[in-house]
Amino acid sequence: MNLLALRGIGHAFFGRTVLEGVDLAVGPGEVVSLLGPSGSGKSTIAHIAAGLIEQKEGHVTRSYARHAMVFQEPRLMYWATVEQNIGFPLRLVRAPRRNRAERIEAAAVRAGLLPEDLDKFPVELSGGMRQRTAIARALVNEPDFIFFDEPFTALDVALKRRMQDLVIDASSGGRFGALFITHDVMEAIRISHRILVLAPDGRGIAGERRVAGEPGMRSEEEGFVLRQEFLHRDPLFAHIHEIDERARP
Ligand SMILES: Nc1ncnc2c1ncn2[C@@H]1O[C@H](COP(=O)(O)OP(=O)(O)OP(=O)(O)O)[C@@H](O)[C@H]1O
Repeated sequence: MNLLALRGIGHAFFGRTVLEGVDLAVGPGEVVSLLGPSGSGKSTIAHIAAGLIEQKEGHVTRSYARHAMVFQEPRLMYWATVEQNIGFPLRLVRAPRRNRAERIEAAAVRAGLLPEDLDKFPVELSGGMRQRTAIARALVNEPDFIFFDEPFTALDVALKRRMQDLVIDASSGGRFGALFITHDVMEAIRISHRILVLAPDGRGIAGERRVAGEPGMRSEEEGFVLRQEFLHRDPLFAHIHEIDERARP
């Protein structure tokens, strides 16, 4: 059974159609990337799938127990410490107080934070540490599904790779299913089991490619070769341009 299934999703903003006939499914422990050019409707799909906005057409079936979201901006509470930010989902679900600190620390460690970072405020953190905090907050309640909406687009290349490795480690062993929105082909290849390519105008999923092997177990060379093949020889990727104009100075 799928953890998440979208059937015939259509949406419009102010009468302008942005999505039509979008079908996709994510199985347990599966990381699926959704690739598409800027403005093709990727974030709208993630928001509909997560229940943040209601679609105009189609059905969403969620069979997971708990989901979390990681956005491009970390969206931290600036008045609260790292510990309080990470622990926020536990407060929301009124998790038992006795082991909250332990769970927060475990999530922080999984996200590559140090125990001494827990008392800091977001203003004292680098961009990478803020995104680590957002990832720890997503992991703290042991979700079985995570939506990632271009979480690393704004980060520099080296940091982006470290963050991708974090997600690969955290998801290993099928700990959660995920829908990972990106416009970066290499990121999709590194992180996911399957890549869905959205049609340029959001009119459905143009096609999909399965990435052989497990994320984290593929060599750099395999990833590079696959990227070249996708971008230069595979017609499915003809409308994918990896440059995000928002990231340009
Ligand atoms: N709240 C909104 N109100 C009106 N139009 C919107 C709204 N959100 C998105 N849109 C429009 O819907 C279309 C799809 O936007 P969306 O953000 O889903 O695309 P995207 O593929 O995620 O783009 P990007 O990669 O640039 O984030 C765009 O034309 C956008 O301008």
